[in-house]
Amino acid sequence: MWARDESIVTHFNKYHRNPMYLRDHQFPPNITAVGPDLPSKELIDTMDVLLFAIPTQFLRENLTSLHPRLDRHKMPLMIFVNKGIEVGTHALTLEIIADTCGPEVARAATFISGPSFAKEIVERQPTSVSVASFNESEANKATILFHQPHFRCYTGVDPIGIELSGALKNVYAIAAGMSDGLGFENNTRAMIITRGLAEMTCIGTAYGASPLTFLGLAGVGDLFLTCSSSNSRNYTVGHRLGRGESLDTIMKTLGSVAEGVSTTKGVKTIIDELGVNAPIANSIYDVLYNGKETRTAVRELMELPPSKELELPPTAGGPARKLLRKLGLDIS
Ligand SMILES: NC(=O)c1ccc[n+]([C@@H]2O[C@H](COP(=O)([O-])OP(=O)(O)OC[C@H]3O[C@@H](n4cnc5c(N)ncnc54)[C@H](O)[C@@H]3O)[C@@H](O)[C@H]2O)c1
Ligand SMILES: O=P(O)(O)OC[C@H](O)CO
Repeated sequence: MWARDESIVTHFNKYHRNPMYLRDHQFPPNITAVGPDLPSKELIDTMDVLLFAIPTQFLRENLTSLHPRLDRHKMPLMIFVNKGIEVGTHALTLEIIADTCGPEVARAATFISGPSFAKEIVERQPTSVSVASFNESEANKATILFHQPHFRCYTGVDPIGIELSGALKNVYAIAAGMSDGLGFENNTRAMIITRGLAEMTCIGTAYGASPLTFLGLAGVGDLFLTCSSSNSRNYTVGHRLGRGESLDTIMKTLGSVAEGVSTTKGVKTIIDELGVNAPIANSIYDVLYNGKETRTAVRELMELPPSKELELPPTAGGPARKLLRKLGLDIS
């Protein structure tokens, strides 16, 4: 385990506990911490698998530093568990990997996503996730590595859809938390989850992902989890906004990453570029970045004219095609 703080490295190697996160968990003695510098090329050469749990906004800088230390002829299996969209570029992780490490590495990159609070995983509570890569054999390797009696891995075939699912659900978790924070109850939360799923599916379809992916663990599974639990950081941000706290105060005191806050910016750009109707995501953007009052956002959403329940946009898939081209996978 790489840690950027030397005191965590020392503490972890002595006690096999992380003093910052999951403090009560005793890690197995065969896990060693290294840091604060990035692991050396020599150390990386000995690794079969690299698992990246770096928040999306910091991934590019870390992969840029790491790339020269990777041996092209002996690439480890690279697994990514972050759930977000990069601010400024609105890039998915696949694109960040392609930009920093090259298309070959991105094609083999494997993504794990799904309803999986870290605390419950380390307690070995029954959990399931999706595992997806453009390179099926890499996804199968990751599945074999992680699949255990308390942790089921289902192999997905749509890494773009899996990535979008993980990023988008965080925006709707903010909406659900906000609704609960405002004092609304079960009907409203169910509405947000269901209409959120409809929006996610429309955005994903217009992007070029498979609509079916959003019905999987990474989609509705994680959406349901994070929209209905105060253990979710994204839900908590929304809840505190609904209770009247400012975003600034919340971000200064949260003590942990809520990917949805930054990801909402990328989602807004994607929605606007694709012309997708996603009123909940637009409202969350306005609450976070345009100073819209939470109650006003709810009233405006409820006063929208009636519309068809589900109307998928055409699957033009421009962004996905552009990404596939970048990865050297566009065979059309
Ligand atoms: N916690 C969960 O239950 C969970 C589950 C699945 C996926 N994820 C995803 O994993 C990613 C990380 O989330 P988390 O729960 O570990 O967040 P966290 O807030 O608990 O921890 C953030 C981690 O990122 C590190 N970090 C901060 N700035 C960094 C930088 N510039 N370079 C490298 N590392 C940096 C911090 O040291 C810390 O270890 C997110 O994308 C999240 O959505 C989290
Ligand atoms: O705490 P959150 O909102 O980042 O959610 C964590 C994971 O994404 C749950 O699957």
